[in-house]
Amino acid sequence: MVEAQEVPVGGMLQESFSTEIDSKPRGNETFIPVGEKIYAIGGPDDGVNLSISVRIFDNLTGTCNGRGVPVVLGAKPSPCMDHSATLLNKDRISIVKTDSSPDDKIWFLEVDTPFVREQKKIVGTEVVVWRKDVKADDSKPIVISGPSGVGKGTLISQLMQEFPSTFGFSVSHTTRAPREKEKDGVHYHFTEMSTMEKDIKDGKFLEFASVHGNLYGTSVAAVNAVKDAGKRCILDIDVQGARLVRASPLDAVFIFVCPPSFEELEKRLRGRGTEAEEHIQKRLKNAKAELEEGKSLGLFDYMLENDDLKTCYETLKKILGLNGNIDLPTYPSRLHLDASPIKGGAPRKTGLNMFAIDTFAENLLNIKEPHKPAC
Ligand SMILES: Nc1ncnc2c1ncn2[C@@H]1O[C@H](COP(=O)(O)OP(=O)(O)OP(=O)(O)O)[C@@H](O)[C@H]1O
Ligand SMILES: Nc1nc2c(ncn2[C@@H]2O[C@H](COP(=O)(O)O)[C@@H](O)[C@H]2O)c(=O)[nH]1
Repeated sequence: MVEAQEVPVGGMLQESFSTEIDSKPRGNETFIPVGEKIYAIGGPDDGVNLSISVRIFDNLTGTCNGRGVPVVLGAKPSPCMDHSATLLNKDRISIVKTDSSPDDKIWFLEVDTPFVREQKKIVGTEVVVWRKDVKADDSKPIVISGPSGVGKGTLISQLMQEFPSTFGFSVSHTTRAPREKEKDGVHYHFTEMSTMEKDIKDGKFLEFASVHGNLYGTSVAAVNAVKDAGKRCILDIDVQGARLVRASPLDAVFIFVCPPSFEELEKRLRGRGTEAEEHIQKRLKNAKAELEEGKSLGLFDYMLENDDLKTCYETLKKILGLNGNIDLPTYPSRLHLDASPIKGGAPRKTGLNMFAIDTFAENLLNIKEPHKPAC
């Protein structure tokens, strides 16, 4: 059900605010009540354009903390002369920019989604997230995360082999030493810490994180290279990186791969034979935290258990809408407006879609009375 609660500027709510500075509508500001708060969307009129800023008031007192300006995540819409705003599903506001081109017309401001709630806890203040109209899932970049040794690389290799024209791998940078068969520029851009730190300072990275004692990161250039090749980008990154991408303007599909059991994870990591014992121990320790984080609500769109590889790969293809597909380039993306939010559905998946649910994943997500958790 869609709840439309648009309140025109200059309406009743405006009068109920006690603080004069805060309560005055600025330019074409639209006031949307959401629970105990009012979101004021729109900005000061500079005489030509209006920005789309956000302020938050207390619905009862009409007051706000500080200037009422929340932490804003995601890419912000460009200014427009006029807009309308409607509350959807009690957790996001749709903004229609009346004087904008079709591909810049519809935006969503997440105000109380699980992801927003989680971010609020992290930053300790009000948070909102901008999302542009939803692209078809079948053209979005794919972020794959999961503990070391779970099989992310194996699944990605299979995908790239079967669909070489469809997918392109985002080649990360890392300060770790290359493994025997790894090639610079193919598996990773192997780099020095000082060089990578400088590039991070220069804003060349979409995300980066310290993982198992080394620095790893996705450069903007790596993602653009895949996009420019007309392919759908796959990022194999850890959970910290996934969290950063989730808060970035890159609108991706987030998949978390989990093992059938902790013992099996350990077996795979050892079986791969690429790490010394000390590093295996470190990766296993980190795996426990990553598996916990993986179930963090709102971060991942899909939870995929990699028990039997063939089954898992088929499920991955299903998630990516590939079953029965032929290998074709998918980018530049076929942008389309997903009408689901207007019909009352979520504009992006903030819930968790479960595939290949097995005992381990069930334990992980606590959706059933637990079998003894594997980790
Ligand atoms: N379903 C599976 N069953 C058994 N073995 C598997 C399965 N999937 C992957 N493996 C094996 O497990 C090992 C680890 O896989 P892989 O290197 O793909 O993990 P990864 O998640 O990419 O690890 P990392 O994050 O460290 O790069 C490999 O030897 C691989 O062949
Ligand atoms: N945050 C990022 N994590 C990354 C990136 N590239 C890889 N990774 C993750 O690191 C671990 C270890 O990888 P390994 O190749 O040393 O086994 C694994 O979980 C990867 O997903 C990155 O660019 N950013």
